[in-house]
Amino acid sequence: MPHIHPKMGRLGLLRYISSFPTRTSCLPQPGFTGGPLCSQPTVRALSCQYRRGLSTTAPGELMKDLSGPEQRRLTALYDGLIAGQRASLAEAITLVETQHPRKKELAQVLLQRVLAYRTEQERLNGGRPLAFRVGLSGPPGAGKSSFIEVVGKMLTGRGHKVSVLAVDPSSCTTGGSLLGDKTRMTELTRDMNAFIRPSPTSGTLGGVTRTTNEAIVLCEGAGYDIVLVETVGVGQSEFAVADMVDMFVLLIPPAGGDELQGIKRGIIERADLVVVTKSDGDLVVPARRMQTEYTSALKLLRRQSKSWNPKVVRASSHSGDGIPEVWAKMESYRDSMLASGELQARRRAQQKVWMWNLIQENVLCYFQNHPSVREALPRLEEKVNTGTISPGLAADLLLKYFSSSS
Ligand SMILES: Nc1nc2c(ncn2[C@@H]2O[C@H](COP(=O)(O)OP(=O)(O)OP(=O)(O)O)[C@@H](O)[C@H]2O)c(=O)[nH]1
Repeated sequence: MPHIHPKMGRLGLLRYISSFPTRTSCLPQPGFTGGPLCSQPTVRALSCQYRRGLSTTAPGELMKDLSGPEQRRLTALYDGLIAGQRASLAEAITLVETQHPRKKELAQVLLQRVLAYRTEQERLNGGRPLAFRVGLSGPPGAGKSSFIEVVGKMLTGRGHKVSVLAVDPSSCTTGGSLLGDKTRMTELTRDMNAFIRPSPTSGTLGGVTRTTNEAIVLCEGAGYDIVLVETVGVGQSEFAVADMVDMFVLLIPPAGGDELQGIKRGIIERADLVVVTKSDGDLVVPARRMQTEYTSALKLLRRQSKSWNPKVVRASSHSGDGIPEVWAKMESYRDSMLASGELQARRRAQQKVWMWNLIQENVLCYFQNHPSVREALPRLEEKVNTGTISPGLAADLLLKYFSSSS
């Protein structure tokens, strides 16, 4: 799906909106007032803050719009989160995942405070990010959870705090789960220096990626210096995850054939590191072959970074072979990218993508819920269905109704 270009004019934006398919999650909900993410007071406070040129370290402005109990609740949540309490972090993530309009606003105020805190911490850290965000993807059964469990345990053993967030595309459409149930990573779940959060079980992929982006901020605020974002190699979720992390790692099992099984070419291009999993016992030979194949495949791809060449490594979560070496490669990636400034630049670019994705989602909802659009939509959809008018004309008409009465 194309992205909105920041320089696109209003008409261009409206035309662009019309290219979207209708999403059921955006259909008018009872009591919907057309409001976007934040209520007017919150938006006002945020835009006031912006106009006055205040830095985000002054989120007190936003708190003033809240009732006394809301302020107390948010303060307790913020204090608990900053103190690294897992229960507060879990509650804060639940808050950002909510569909409840008022709670959504509270979540934005909390996020603003946590962002301000994190920005200050980063300033004290010489402008270097406090946490390392790693995305991990691979086909079902590639060995992702076994790998995360082993790497996670190794890292907590070295004094790191590790959080694991999941983006599960299947949970968006079916409520089911490709990433398996909560029994995955049993040891890491019990580790006090680890925090594991399964994917929300409802919402669109856009919604899930938004909340995952926000959950990353919350995890970092709670002192987790390594954030692992896991997804399964299905649909667009891998690309979404690649857009929210510092490093993107592809896990592939040693396949029997010569084909690069079930792996999208586009996603190989995004990989900073490919790990051939299960490299033990009888699987060592096919794992070596996969390593050679992928190394050749990567050589043909355009380089994404000036300071890093994607690598292919082998590891076994069962025997532990190669696990410390994989982590060493990840650290060396982070160090090179930090030293060249590319990591920071990537984060800045991601912030923009995130913002435009949010705008995309909210503008589309706003459009679809606009009274004139709602009134005309069934009739025009029917005419498009029967071929009476072209989709282009229907879109133009809807945009005209929208713009003439908004
Ligand atoms: N031989 C071997 N088997 C492994 C290794 N890692 C995982 N497996 C096996 O591969 C299967 C899938 O492992 P998981 O870690 O659940 O894989 P996953 O990618 O998280 O799977 P999904 O949750 O389905 O996405 C299990 O039967 C594991 O025991 C390994 O290092 N060596």
